[in-house]
Amino acid sequence: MSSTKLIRIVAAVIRDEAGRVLMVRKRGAEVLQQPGGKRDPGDRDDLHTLERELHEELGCTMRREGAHRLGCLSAPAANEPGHVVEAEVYEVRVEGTIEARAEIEEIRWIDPAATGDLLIARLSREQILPLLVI
Ligand SMILES: Nc1nc2c([nH]c(=O)n2[C@@H]2O[C@H](COP(=O)(O)OP(=O)(O)OP(=O)(O)O)[C@@H](O)[C@H]2O)c(=O)[nH]1
Repeated sequence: MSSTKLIRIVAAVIRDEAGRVLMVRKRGAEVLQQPGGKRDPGDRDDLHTLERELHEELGCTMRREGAHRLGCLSAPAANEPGHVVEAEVYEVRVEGTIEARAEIEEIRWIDPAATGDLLIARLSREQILPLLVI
């Protein structure tokens, strides 16, 4: 029996006109990751989870129309040693001002093709960002 614990989340890829990707850093964490989070029992579906999380974390409104599922991706979890994160990942568009809220300490737009020595969670660095590089 495996002792690995699974964290299931829904995560968002939000891009600007230049193709840069919005990353967040949570309070107390060193690495950048995608906005999003765990499902709540009251969520109607995964897009509802994302809509709720994006509003909580960034103060913006997610548009359901045009949401594009990138897949179910997993990697060792960023902030919980011994855990694996499994994410349903959607590229979505948002409206309104984006600002760091709740447990988000920093937001940053990054070029997925030029991450340099940025500290980025493995799910994003190894699974999500490579999908966005042409
Ligand atoms: N949201 C998010 N979580 C990630 C990513 N990559 C990654 O390893 N994780 C891991 O998954 C965990 C998800 O927890 P979370 O704190 O974002 O979710 P949440 O807001 O619903 O949590 P809470 O209600 O327990 O506070 C993170 O602590 C982190 O260890 C990512 O790209 N986005």
